[in-house]
Amino acid sequence: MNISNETTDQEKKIKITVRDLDLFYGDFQALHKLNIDIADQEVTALIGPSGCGKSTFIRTLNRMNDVIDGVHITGTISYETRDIYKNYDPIELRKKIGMVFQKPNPFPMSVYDNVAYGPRIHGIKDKRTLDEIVERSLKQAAIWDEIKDRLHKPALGISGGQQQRLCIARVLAVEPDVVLMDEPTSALDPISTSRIEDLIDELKKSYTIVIVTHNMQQAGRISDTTAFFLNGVIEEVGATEQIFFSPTNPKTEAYITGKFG
Ligand SMILES: Nc1ncnc2c1ncn2[C@@H]1O[C@H](COP(=O)(O)OP(=O)(O)OP(=O)(O)O)[C@@H](O)[C@H]1O
Repeated sequence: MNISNETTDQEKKIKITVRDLDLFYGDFQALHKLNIDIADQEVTALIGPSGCGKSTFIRTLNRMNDVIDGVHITGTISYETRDIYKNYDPIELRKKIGMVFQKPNPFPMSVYDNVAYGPRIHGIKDKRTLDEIVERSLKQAAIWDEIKDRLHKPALGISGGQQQRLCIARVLAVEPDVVLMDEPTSALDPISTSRIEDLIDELKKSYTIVIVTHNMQQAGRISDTTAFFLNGVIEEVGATEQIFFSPTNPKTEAYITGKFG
């Protein structure tokens, strides 16, 4: 659990502001009037039982739901004061707000080409620049030492835990500001999980991180702020320590103490 003595809530720099967010899949309303401030250089964990809207919500933060037919959103999400649904090109937004998924999903190409993919799309062609980006990103994702002699081997040939760190490197290669992670360790063994948790702790020095996790111990270990979701509603959001040890909402307490979920 990360307890910062250095800043109070009032002093936190807010990176993303969500106000009265509703999301509908066709006629079905999956998110109800969500309000949350996501602080810079913190880890915000989204917890709650299956089907409560965590993945739907995290996908709204970089407009990943745009590609799903019939999705309709009202309310606002502002990233550094710009409304991301009115005032942002989705491609530009996803460069700033990257996403790591539950299952590692490297492209069927070499380790090097996976990391260079995004920078190349954004127009970087110079080999030396790409080499530098690949090395820096793999170092930041704490996988360089393991993989530096296999850069030109297929990414699908490395272990699942390495693939997930490679996917994190692929996101970091385009120099995002915010990293969204949707259950990034749920397909991994405990050692790989622990490496990713250490990595998240390191990354939050430079990035804002939002993570969906089913694992409450994980939320407790790595996050600064926790939001508890239930039936598409944020029932409670606050400092992780407060949510886990002195929740104000009886529903949060029931969930945290394992009475349902
Ligand atoms: N593409 C979709 N079309 C219609 N309904 C959807 C779609 N995706 C999710 N839902 C519904 O929206 C609600 C929230 O789902 P979501 O996947 O966001 O929950 P979750 O908290 O992430 O669940 P889990 O922890 O099981 O991944 C559920 O009722 C789900 O069935």
